Amino acid sequence: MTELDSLWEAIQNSFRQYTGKVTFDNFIAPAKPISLSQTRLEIELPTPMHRDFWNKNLTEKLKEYVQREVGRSVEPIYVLAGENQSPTPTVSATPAANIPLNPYYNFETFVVGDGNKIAHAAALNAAERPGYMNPLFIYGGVGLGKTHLMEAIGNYMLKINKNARVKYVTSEEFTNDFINSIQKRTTEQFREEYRNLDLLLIDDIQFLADKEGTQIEFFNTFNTLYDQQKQIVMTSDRMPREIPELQDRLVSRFMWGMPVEITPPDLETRIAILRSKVEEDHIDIGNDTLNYIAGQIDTNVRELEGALTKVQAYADLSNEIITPHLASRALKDFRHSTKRQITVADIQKQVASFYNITQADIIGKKRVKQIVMPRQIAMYLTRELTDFSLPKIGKEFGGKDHTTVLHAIDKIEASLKDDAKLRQEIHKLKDQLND
Ligand SMILES: Nc1ncnc2c1ncn2[C@@H]1O[C@H](COP(=O)(O)OP(=O)(O)OP(=O)(O)O)[C@@H](O)[C@H]1O
Repeated sequence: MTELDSLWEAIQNSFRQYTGKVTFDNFIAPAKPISLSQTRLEIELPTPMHRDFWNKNLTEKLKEYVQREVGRSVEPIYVLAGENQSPTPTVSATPAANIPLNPYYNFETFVVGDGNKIAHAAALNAAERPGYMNPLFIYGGVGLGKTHLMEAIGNYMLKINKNARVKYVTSEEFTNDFINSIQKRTTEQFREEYRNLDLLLIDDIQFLADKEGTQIEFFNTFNTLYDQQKQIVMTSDRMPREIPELQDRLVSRFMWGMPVEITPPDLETRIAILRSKVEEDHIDIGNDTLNYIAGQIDTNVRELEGALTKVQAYADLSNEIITPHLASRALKDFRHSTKRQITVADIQKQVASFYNITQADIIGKKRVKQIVMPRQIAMYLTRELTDFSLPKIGKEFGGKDHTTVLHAIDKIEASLKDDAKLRQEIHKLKDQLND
């Protein structure tokens, strides 16, 4: 039995216990494992609906099971039956580079609307004229299409030239690759691999935040590629200067090109995204139902797609026709269970705008009263609304010590007892964040 076979058997056993029989028989049993690399597990699914269902409902558990079985974090890639024969373009010759791009993440499947049109235009420009606007830095909230656009650039480039050296990694994978190369004394190979690319795509660059050694290595990689006019694309959940503990020279380099923001889609764009999905997957759902779903989920495209899948699965399992009424039943629990997780960046931004200061002020070191109080409120809310430890909160607030965080929380808690205005403000902030 290969490593992949035994891993798959263990995963299936775990899912058997986790899900009901109907879900297992309909969604899990038909899945087939294709390959396992250091960072990705490729799985073949029979229909787009299965892919959606896995994407939205099973991915987190799957990652958890894989981590438990093989002791490392692996990203699942879902391919449809028949697609895996003409795989996703793989890139440079060295093994660690063989991380496939998701073939679905291309410009054709990306719906352009008000919140993403500048990012889309910039991405298309980077694909058509690599190196011209360098680097491209795409930032914005969770599930808004940053990875989709970034990989679309890679897929576009590989379509024009299948020999293009394209590499996609998350900043965590970059860090791991770098650490492994130090351990195995293969830094030369690591450098050769990363510095001889036509396109480097780095996802979630904010996770370089406190990794000093990796930042130095990335700085050198960046410079080499930049000097050769090779395109670099990064995504992040926030602007470069708002990433705590990112060296100034990196912040300034990340600003050289054009940082572009993606904001949540408006109603029309959400409807268009749903329409394009159902057309692609040949699903029969009326516009009234799509309008209803788009009206319910308004901040995150991943959740929007998840809602659509949930409605389809609900109709399938109950053997009913899809109507707005059925959608409302199917989404009843879903709205609560998938409520967007609040991030530290959300809290910092919300508090900053509430008190008319900037997010940089919140994570900075200025000790003026107008800033200190909001900073303490933001720390307090982070403790309340996330499960971050005190040291982790400190890190997210510009590398402060955990005792500073504790002091801030104590201070706000004490003030709340007899300051009605503060109580009201915090109540309002919580409402806005939970909205
Ligand atoms: N404008 C769009 N048109 C079509 N699909 C979209 C659009 N925006 C997002 N999506 C889809 O939404 C899902 C989430 O997108 P993606 O993973 O790119 O988000 P992200 O911003 O990188 O999120 P995260 O911050 O969690 O990494 C994907 O399935 C993607 O295809």
